[in-house]
Amino acid sequence: MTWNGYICVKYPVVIMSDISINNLEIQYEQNTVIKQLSLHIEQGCFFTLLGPSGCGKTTLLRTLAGFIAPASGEIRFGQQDVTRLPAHKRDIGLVFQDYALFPHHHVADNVGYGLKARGIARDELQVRVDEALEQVALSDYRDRFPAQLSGGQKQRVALARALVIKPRLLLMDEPLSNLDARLRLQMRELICRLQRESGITTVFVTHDQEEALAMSDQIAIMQSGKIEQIGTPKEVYATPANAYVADFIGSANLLPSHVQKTDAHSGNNEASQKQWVVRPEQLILRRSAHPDCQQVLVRSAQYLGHKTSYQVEWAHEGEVHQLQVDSPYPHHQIELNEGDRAYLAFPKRMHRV
Ligand SMILES: Nc1ncnc2c1ncn2[C@@H]1O[C@H](COP(=O)(O)OP(=O)(O)OP(=O)(O)O)[C@@H](O)[C@H]1O
Repeated sequence: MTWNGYICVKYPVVIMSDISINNLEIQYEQNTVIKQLSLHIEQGCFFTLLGPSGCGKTTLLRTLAGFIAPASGEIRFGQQDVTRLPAHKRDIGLVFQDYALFPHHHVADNVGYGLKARGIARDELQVRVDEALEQVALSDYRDRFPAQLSGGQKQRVALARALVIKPRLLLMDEPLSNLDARLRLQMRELICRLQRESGITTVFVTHDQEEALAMSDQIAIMQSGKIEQIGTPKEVYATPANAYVADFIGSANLLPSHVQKTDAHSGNNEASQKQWVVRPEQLILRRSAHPDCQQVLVRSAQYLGHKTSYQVEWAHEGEVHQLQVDSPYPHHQIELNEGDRAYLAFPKRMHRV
């Protein structure tokens, strides 16, 4: 193989893309499931679509892939309008929840499939498949059939198959859902590392908020075919745009903003219909009374190892509020029990939605 050829194999030209979606509307027969959706995904971004079952994540992903034609609107990869471009011309890598490997092909053939379809010469194909298998630590499994692999190994093959073609866009639909908890963590790290190293713009679908927070550069939180907020993991967690986002990302206590005590703590006395968002870990429980604390009744205590999660009841100005309070290890050693009186400290600053 020539020096030029080698360089070509090792560093094939990858056309990177940002993605623009403008006023996209997607229907199944008469039913509109994506409504006037617009968003922009920066080149190289790990972008996650997060939302409950049925909100339209997969529909949007499949439309980006070219499997569903939108009723109206526009999709651009970089400068190129791909709205009506067939799937096989979009230059995308796909990873699905159920792996979608060819059962009668060896691992190496599965990984090399996309390269073969693109007419890549045998020598180059071999080198790139070897490289991809090495990246996912499956070099020793190249001659096995998918049925001879574990779930995690199958998903690594699927990942290698998607990345080996150096796509300009990587689309992943709940790729970790079939894996057990420990394997999920390992795969999260692998996917994030390979995505960072390759710099391929990635759209990742999940309904798992922890996965979204851990892996993403940007998260779009969806509800009923619409986007409620787009932001970094910190932005959507610390400053949710509305009560839906606050409740969907992590756990949230939502208090009506007329609660004066919390107003005083936030230094904001403005009256409105809005709500305070207080995360369970922002609240502190004490055994003894303190001027800045509110007396509460412990309704339940769940020991979870790394924290204890309490449900407490706060009676305030004729209203009773139920709050979740998480005390991280080792604070849970205060060991409050159901029926105990305790004293609750609110954070100095609270976010309002
Ligand atoms: N082929 C189809 N024909 C008709 N309706 C469909 C079809 N596929 C999905 N839908 C509907 O479109 C809506 C969005 O579905 P979609 O699969 O995109 O949601 P999702 O957010 O990916 O859900 P999940 O997390 O359960 O996969 C749902 O109401 C669903 O019932």
